[in-house]
Amino acid sequence: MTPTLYRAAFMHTPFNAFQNEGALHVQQDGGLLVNGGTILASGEFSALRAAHPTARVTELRGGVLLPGFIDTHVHYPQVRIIGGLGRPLLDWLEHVTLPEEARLSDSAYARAVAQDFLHGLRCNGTTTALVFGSHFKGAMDIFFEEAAQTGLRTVAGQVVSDRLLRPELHTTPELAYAEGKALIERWHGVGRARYAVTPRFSLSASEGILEACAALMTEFPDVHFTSHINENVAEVQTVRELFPGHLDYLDTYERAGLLGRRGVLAHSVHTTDRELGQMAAHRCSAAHCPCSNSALGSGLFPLRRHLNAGVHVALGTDVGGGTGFSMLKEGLQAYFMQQLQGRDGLPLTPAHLLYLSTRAGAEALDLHDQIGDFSAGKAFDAVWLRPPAGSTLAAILNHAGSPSETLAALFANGTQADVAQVWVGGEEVYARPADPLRDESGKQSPVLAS
Ligand SMILES: Nc1nc2[nH]cnc2c(=O)[nH]1
Ligand SMILES: [Zn+2]
Repeated sequence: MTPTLYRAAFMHTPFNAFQNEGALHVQQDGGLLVNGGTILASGEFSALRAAHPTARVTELRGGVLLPGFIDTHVHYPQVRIIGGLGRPLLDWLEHVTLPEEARLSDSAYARAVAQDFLHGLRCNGTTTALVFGSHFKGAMDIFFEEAAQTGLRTVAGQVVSDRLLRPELHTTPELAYAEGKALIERWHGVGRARYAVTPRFSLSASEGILEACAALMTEFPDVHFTSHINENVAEVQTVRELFPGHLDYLDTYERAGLLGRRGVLAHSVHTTDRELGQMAAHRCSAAHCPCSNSALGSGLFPLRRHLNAGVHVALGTDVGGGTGFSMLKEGLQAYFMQQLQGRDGLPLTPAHLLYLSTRAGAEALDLHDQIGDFSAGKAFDAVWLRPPAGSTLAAILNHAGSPSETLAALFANGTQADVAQVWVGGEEVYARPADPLRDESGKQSPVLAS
């Protein structure tokens, strides 16, 4: 196969930006030589062109090419309820979220929601996501089928709970184990899909169901684990009352044997020092969801405390508690929330924001040998940000004084409208329609049609 040489201004963070001052790598006139979906060489365009004169050149000049975004916490059944503002977590779950999640028992509805959800990811440049699934096994089979159609990388699992939600969302430890096993055997490692064992949160889980989750992880040791932790003070207090013999929230997962290198705990806003020490000891990650934490009034994420304790942190949109799929917006909100914490906050640079929204996610998912940056050997998962002519962002980028300023402007101003093209494993998974009032299939915007 003839390799393709992509010519673009590109930026990536092949190293941890919290540990390495030189983590941001920039090529103003860069080249990425790609064959069979894998980056063979990464560097200056002119040098790569000279070394590979027969490669087919794809011109991506104008705009900036970044590694595909990696969202480490996002809920598939919640795409249609984004924007339910004005309620704290438990109230929002009861009145907004769980009624919608119950609708996914209908297969046709679940398929339509899966399509909306996956479209939301790819048109925002997200190429890999750790997806909180549905409570219904049928809706998960549908999700994995639809994800395979789009070509996105997904790590996803059926959500399990057996108390305090609503009866139609409850399962039993036996059924949770049986359905989880069937889903893992059918989907884990098939194409770009992977499985994550997913108890919703300890508030809605008996010890029996956490044990069923642990049994799956013992039987299938390379699957992932994800759940929520320490998001909201009322939630934390309820978990304390439901698990009186446990030390704290983390202990409910820890004692069940659920924590490890492939564990991702979402939110972690009200986490104690003991919990941070144990999260680091188990090498699990925190998914920071700043838009959701702001929208639900959950609190200010203690980033500095996590990093000082040695806990790895990545970024999640938490759709639909969060406000959308854009990892640019999520990065900006992460920056804001550190700014608001004064001396306790960690001032985030543009390099930090790029790292958090790409490579840090790959590390959280233990996939950093395959994705997360543009080093040779990685898959070509990429997002080409090219603001429309006449947009404010185009004006800013035309006058940016340095790559760091360009990156800051992308996070401060970039939206879905700036995403021109997206690839996963070298395959195009999204191209911006020429007419912004029509989607890729030519269908007109419903606001105009009605
Ligand atoms: N943000 C958020 N927190 C949760 N805790 C338990 N379920 C959820 C959910 O759907 N969203
Ligand atoms: Zn969540």
